[in-house]
Amino acid sequence: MTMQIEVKNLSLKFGKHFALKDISFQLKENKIYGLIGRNGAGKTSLLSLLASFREATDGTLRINGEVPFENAKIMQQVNFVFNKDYKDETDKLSDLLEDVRRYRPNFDLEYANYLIQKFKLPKNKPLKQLSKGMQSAVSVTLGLASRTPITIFDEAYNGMDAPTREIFYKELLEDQSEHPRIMILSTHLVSEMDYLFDEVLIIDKGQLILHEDYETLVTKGASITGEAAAVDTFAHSKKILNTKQLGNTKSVMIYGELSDDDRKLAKTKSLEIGPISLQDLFIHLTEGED
Ligand SMILES: Nc1ncnc2c1ncn2[C@@H]1O[C@H](COP(=O)(O)OP(=O)(O)OP(=O)(O)O)[C@@H](O)[C@H]1O
Repeated sequence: MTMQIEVKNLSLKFGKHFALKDISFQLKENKIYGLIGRNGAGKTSLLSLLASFREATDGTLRINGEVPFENAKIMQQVNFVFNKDYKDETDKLSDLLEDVRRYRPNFDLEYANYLIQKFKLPKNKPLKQLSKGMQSAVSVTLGLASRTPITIFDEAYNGMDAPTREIFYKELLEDQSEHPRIMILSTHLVSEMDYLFDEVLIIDKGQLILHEDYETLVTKGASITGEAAAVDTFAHSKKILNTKQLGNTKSVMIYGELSDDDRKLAKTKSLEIGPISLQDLFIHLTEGED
């Protein structure tokens, strides 16, 4: 089943402060969506609206055409996975598996057990005795094995060490190819996770500043390096994200389509055009003064 998320002019206020302002986008395909933004940008606020943990102050949110808030049918199709703290939880993972099995209709116990083995998780220890990284692995195991049509991971992998995160990324990609769904991953680990994303949404100070296919996005960014005056001439009508200069050599990061004429001009002026990463784009698109 492919779910559809439609967000129109969505705002969320805490008192007088806009955590989200006038956000609009649509997610209509079973893809992996990366949601990135700086601290306090509004990622968790947005995801908690999608998961019906909160109600928007303004605007509309529809999932398969329906308002999800307090809508049991829709809420069952959405799984919000976060870095849950099990510090008071005396139940064991084996108990939790039974609970989740009851309320997640697509839950695959065999697959959950496979992940438990991969993450080397103890099933018969009280959850509160598990390390932070192991607790994160419990959350993502349940998130993946629930196979919910809309699965949201809000920094759920934060406590995991690098090798454990690698296992998660690999299993996520494999499971997504076999059981495609809408996956939304919010993260600060941009350079580590960018290869997972089909589409990227960047929010900055509560506003959606970019929603783009990942491949398109990284091909729109480029670094231009060469003799300073030639670089200036080339870049003067472009959106410049960052500038570096050493002696008479200058390098600028730009964002926007490069035409054939641009490429010809770069060649005649001996300018080097290089790629830039999503992390670079993210840093420079969101670095304006606060
Ligand atoms: N319960 C709350 N009450 C008041 N303000 C809140 C509340 N939750 C979030 N905010 C504010 O809303 C804004 C967005 O917060 P949010 O948690 O959505 O950001 P985030 O992008 O998830 O940040 P981080 O990357 O640091 O987790 C921030 O200014 C934050 O202080």
